[in-house]
Amino acid sequence: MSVPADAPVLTADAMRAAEAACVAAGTTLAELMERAGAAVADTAWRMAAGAPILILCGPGNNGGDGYVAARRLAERGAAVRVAALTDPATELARAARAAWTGAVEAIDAVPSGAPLIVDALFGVGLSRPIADDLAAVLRRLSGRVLAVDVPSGIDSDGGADWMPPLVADVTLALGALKPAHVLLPTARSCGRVLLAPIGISADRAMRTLPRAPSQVPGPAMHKFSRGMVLVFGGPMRGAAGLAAAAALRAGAGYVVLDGSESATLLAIIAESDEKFGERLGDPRVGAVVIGPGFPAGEELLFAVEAALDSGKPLVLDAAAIDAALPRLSETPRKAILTPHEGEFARAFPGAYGSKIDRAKAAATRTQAVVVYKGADTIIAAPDGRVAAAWPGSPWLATAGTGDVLAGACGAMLARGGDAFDAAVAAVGWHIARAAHIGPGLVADDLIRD
Ligand SMILES: NC(=O)C1=CN([C@@H]2O[C@H](COP(=O)(O)OP(=O)(O)OC[C@H]3O[C@@H](n4cnc5c(N)ncnc54)[C@H](OP(=O)(O)O)[C@@H]3O)[C@@H](O)[C@H]2O)[C@@H](O)CC1
Ligand SMILES: Nc1ncnc2c1ncn2[C@@H]1O[C@H](COP(=O)(O)OP(=O)(O)O)[C@@H](O)[C@H]1O
Ligand SMILES: [K+]
Repeated sequence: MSVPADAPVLTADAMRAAEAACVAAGTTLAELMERAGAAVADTAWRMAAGAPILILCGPGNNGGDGYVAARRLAERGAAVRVAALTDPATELARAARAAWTGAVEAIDAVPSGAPLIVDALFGVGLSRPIADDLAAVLRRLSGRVLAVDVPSGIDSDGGADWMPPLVADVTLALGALKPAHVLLPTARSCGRVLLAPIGISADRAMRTLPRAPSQVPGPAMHKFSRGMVLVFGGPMRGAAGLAAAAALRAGAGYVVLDGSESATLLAIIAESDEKFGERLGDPRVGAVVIGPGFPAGEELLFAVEAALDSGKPLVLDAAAIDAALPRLSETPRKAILTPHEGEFARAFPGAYGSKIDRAKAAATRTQAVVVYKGADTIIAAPDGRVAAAWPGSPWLATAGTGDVLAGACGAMLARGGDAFDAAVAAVGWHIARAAHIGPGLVADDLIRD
């Protein structure tokens, strides 16, 4: 499973707006469908490698893309069969079907599938789960599957968790990716997601994670200009130690960990708790990390209050998120919150919609960047920017990796740039490091050489 890096992600409404803008600029809808169908034909041609192709067409424009692809594949000499659910319901799809000169079979009459099945039944226009009898017919088909735009049967906005009867090996997203390609549970049914741009100019406020750039320090850099991070740990020392070491590994030049024991690297400056207040006033400190290994209680509340009062850029994890919530939006500040599913539900009860909608609402409410963790991590900024990190690295599903991410966020934030860009860079660093280590990863490996 994979998605293209740094690719736009659009909801169905945003897709329609982009399509309308494209039409207003002079491209016809028929031309857009022709480009979409041509891209589907190219991908199907490569996947089939000469084997027969069965194209399943639905009533809307997703089906229209299927008819265009059928015509283009037949022109190239491919062995193509077309099966339709019903007659086309849109003018564009009717025209596309009229231009297909071959036979059109009924879907329930197609016996058992084909080496390559092109699923052009429903795209972003699906308004309800598909009927059980159609789902049963589709589940009986066998063959590799190329889904056009989205696997048919899923809510492309990712709000509903309807699962598609045909799981795709490859999904060719048209114009932009859709939320369902990057959110669980639907992302697991999309296989490898490819993007066919088709000439639509997509708003890039929501996008997949960019490739993590390598950050080579310039000659003028020194330990403080690379970023100084203060990690405030509670009673569970290992977690704060992981965060502090991760901050160094992620590029911070100087890391101070309060408490003298359990510094995981000799390069970490371990200091006594009493110096914490003094350190908060140190102008060189570019970010403060609180939460790893720090359960809720008086001590945490005190530390969070002091950190908020300092006006420093903050990374808040776990119980520190709840402790800071009442005051977060009170004054403008740079802050990154890193809740996992349980912490998010506790901090933002009643949030609704897709994981993207919920992350955006939390970012607006707190005026902070929210890194809503999981295999389908979403990063949302208060100004509406969103980055989707699917599929990440499954080896991160182990204790302590969240502490490492908090430390990495601290390092990126301490450089002084934008908090959203810092969070995106930290998540990218975390995943790239995990992917490099792979099977058997434990959190400690992420902070080792
Ligand atoms: N945007 C772009 O720039 C471009 C978009 N393009 C393509 O257009 C696609 C979107 O097309 P679309 O809007 O026509 O909707 P689509 O997904 O084909 O389905 C709607 C039809 O299905 C029906 N229907 C719905 N739910 C149903 C159900 N459960 N069970 C049964 N029927 C159901 C619904 O009817 P109704 O809800 O009225 O019953 C309607 O007839 C998009 O994904 C991409 O492939 C490209 O061609 C070029 C550029
Ligand atoms: N199945 C998974 N696939 C990819 N990443 C995952 C998966 N499960 C967890 N992660 C990532 O691993 C980290 C776990 O963080 P968290 O749950 O806070 O762990 P801890 O509190 O033990 O440090 C997060 O960055 C999360 O996005
Ligand atoms: K489809």
